[in-house]
Amino acid sequence: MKRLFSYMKVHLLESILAPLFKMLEATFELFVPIVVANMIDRGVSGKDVSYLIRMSILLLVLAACGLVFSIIAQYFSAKVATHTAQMMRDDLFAHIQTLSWRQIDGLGTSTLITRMTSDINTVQNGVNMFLRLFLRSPFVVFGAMIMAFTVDPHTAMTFVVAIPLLFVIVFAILLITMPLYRKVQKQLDAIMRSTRENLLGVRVVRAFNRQESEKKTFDEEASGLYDRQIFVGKISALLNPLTYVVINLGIVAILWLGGQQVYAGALTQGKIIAQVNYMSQILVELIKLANLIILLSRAMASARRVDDVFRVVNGRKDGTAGFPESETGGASIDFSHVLFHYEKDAEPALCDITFHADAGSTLGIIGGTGSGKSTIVNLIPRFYDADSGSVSLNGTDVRTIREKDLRSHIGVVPQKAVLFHGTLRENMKWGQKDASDQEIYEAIDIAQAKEFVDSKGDGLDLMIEQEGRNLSGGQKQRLTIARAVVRRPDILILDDSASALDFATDAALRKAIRSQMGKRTVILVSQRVSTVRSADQILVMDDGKLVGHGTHRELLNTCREYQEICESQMTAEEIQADRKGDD
Ligand SMILES: Nc1ncnc2c1ncn2[C@@H]1O[C@H](COP(=O)(O)OP(=O)(O)OP(=O)(O)O)[C@@H](O)[C@H]1O
Repeated sequence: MKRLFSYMKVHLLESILAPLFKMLEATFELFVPIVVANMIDRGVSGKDVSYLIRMSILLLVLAACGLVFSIIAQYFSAKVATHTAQMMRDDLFAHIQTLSWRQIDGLGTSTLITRMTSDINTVQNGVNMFLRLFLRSPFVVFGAMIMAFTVDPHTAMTFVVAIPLLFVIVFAILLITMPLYRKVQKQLDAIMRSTRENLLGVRVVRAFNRQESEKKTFDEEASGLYDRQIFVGKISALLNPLTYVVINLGIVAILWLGGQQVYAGALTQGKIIAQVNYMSQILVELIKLANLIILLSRAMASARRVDDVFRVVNGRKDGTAGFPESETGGASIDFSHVLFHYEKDAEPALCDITFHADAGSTLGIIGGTGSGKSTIVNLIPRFYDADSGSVSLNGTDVRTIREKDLRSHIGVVPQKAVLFHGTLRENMKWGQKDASDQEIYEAIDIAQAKEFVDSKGDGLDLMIEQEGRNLSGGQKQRLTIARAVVRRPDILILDDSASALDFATDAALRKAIRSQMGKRTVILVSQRVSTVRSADQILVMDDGKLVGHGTHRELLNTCREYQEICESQMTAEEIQADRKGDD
């Protein structure tokens, strides 16, 4: 909440003026029943037409003033609310960028999107309505009661009984419905999560003919939400009949008490009408107040959800050293007894990993699915930190190197090819901000993407749609490789990023990297023997453990797991030939 108020403080003046103008509007409303009473008592009873006309004009003036003040108040409150939401969204976005991969894994992408969008919208609505109503509604309720006393203290006693009774009804219903509304909000979250998952995976859903079962699951979730909303709606709906009963009983009491006084000549008919009008104003405001409280409770829950993300702080210290560049180019990599868990109580994803790769060498990493290959490479640019042991580049622990420097010397091509909406040139410049067109073309050439880029005819102005929808899987992969190559990094990591390429293109890519990129350390993560076989050193991973390392030939003769992988992908003759070394 503190954070919310600190945003609102930026518009302190507007935050004060909005409720004050709303109160001014209410003040004008409070005079209306008195004017109407006078119109009845003097204008109608005395048949004074000119008085009636003057009072009608006065009513119009009161309405116009009320309208002007209301518009001003709404302008201020909308300004504070929208700017508060904008600042909160900007800060939250910036904050999420600072979180570690582990923290983002823990929070989950769906919930971060919900918090950035629907939760902040709810906060915006809450701030808007709070500024407009938090002073106005109580002011009208108590103002109407005071005005009723000035009109006639005797009949006004009805208000003393009715108002507390109305408050009890409104707050009892709120007390019951507020926790239910919170549950509704949570259920809405779940529906949003499954909607997002389904829409993103719509092709997979169809490919596996899961439409019917997905529809059924969605139906169940949606009807659960429907039932809960209907239930809470029914309880909320009790608010109107109950408050109307109290108000109508109050009006009956006013008419009964007032009627006797009218007979006795102590009260006028106009004054009775004024009391009835005040009672109606109170009713309307109490209902507005109840709705405001519901909205505020939702807004507060949303603000807390946003705050929960702000409270996740990346305590990881950034290093202070620059990148330890080697004179020869590339960087040596050392893992020393590295242990790593994704979650505290889970099995380690990496267990006592120790190896050395020379600067400028090619390192292959092979192993079954889930064996820890990607995890190893993710520790090099510090996407994750080792729980124990160390990762060093050119002899310097990565934790001591400034993250920005570290990452600007490493080119990562992730397993999943991700491109962004924009031109090809813009996407390539993610690798190197100031890359020239020629440098970009060279990278595209190394990544074996030149042919298809040329065939599209737009050169570097080729428009790439959101997530690269207008490209094939293989084309996207080649462009993500080109994006990493543009940077001319010291370490180039290809994490299974040639999986959608045919064998010939995969081989041409590796050859081009070797011949055109100078001395760099290249890491090739793959499940294909053909991709890693010519590497200077191959690491064989099995269930988080390093079960073998050496060249293709050494491993064929020494590592059982590597032999099994080779046997599943090569003929016995090929294996035999490779063992002997006649490539
Ligand atoms: N973000 C994550 N949170 C929790 N566990 C994870 C996460 N990423 C990977 N794991 C687990 O860590 C282990 C190693 O995963 P990793 O991605 O390194 O395997 P891999 O060898 O690269 O597999 P593949 O070839 O299928 O990509 C697996 O058991 C996996 O389930």
